[in-house]
Amino acid sequence: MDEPSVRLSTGNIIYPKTNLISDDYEISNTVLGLGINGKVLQCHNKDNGQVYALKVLHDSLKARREVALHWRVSGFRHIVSIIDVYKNSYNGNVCFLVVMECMRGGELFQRIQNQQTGAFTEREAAKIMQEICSAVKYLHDRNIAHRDLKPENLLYTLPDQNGVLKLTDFGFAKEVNVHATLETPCYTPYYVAPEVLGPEKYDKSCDIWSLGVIMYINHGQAISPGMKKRIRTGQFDFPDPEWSGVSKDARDLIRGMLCVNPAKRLDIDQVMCNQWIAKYGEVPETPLYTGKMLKEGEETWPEVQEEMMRSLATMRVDYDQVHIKSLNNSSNALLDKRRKKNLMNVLKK
Ligand SMILES: Nc1ncnc2c1ncn2[C@@H]1O[C@H](COP(=O)(O)OP(=O)(O)OP(=O)(O)O)[C@@H](O)[C@H]1O
Repeated sequence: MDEPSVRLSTGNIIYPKTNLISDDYEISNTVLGLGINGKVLQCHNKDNGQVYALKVLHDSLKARREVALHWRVSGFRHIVSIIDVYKNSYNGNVCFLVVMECMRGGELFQRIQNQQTGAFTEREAAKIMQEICSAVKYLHDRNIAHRDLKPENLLYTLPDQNGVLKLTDFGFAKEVNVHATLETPCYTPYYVAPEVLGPEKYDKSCDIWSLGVIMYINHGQAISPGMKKRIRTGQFDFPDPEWSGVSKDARDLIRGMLCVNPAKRLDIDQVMCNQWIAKYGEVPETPLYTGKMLKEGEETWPEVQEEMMRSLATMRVDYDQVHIKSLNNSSNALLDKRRKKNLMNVLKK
């Protein structure tokens, strides 16, 4: 074990292993997935022969944050588990090698598209949403916003009915409690504008928007050409025939999650209390158009993914700017001092 090299502001410390990963794992050429940060490869544990997934990250503040936050939440049922973290150098370049459980069941929508037995129903959609929402609640309760919640980051452990849906990719996750002191009533001058919620709420509201889009797609809304525009403009409607049989509860929930104003958007506790989520087992078994829509929209699916990625990136920037603006607007000496201290903490992260 090394000196702690990954530290969270809350005091969590991660001790990556520093021996060579190849001492313990056989790394194969099988690529499980491609992302912006590189490949996710398959690997085998040399002791027990088990298959795992390996993500390689070049050392940076961002990479450290990703590893530390993912590690902290990795025990939860609906979050991909980290098994081991190594810190190895290759030609002088320090890398973090993150060994995760291997998600053999593939991505959420791929699975719905491939579903052979009967149509995908509203009750199944509700169960899936409950699982994803429980992962988000777990994060938000720990003051972590994921900020990159999209269908490609929702994977199943196994391809069969025993597969468990889990959230992964903490590349944009952010610990938001460092700003908490700014939000207490004594410092309300920071947040005089009613629409300014506090940065941590903005960051979390970005995840709720994602949940809304995923739920909307989950219900079989035709992907193209309208979906891209809807994502861009926030104008989600519920046209026939896809929505004619869908319950009002589902539609109301989607409206609450996709509310354009983040201050009015539902928070995760309100979502979890919603009867459609809390009592997902009682949701009507109305057949949905999802499988058909995903098959027909296969060619345009990459465009929808890209649009969602772009919107999330815009939201992350917007919310950071709201934070900076709200800080700049205040002119109290005591607040100035606190502001500097808090910004230092942010920069340290
Ligand atoms: N534990 C895993 N088991 C199997 N496949 C995985 C696993 N983790 C990731 N993948 C695959 O690799 C892809 C990329 O992984 P990940 O999203 O973590 O990387 P990234 O570089 O951060 O990607 P992004 O471009 O989405 O930011 C995933 O979409 C998925 O298909």
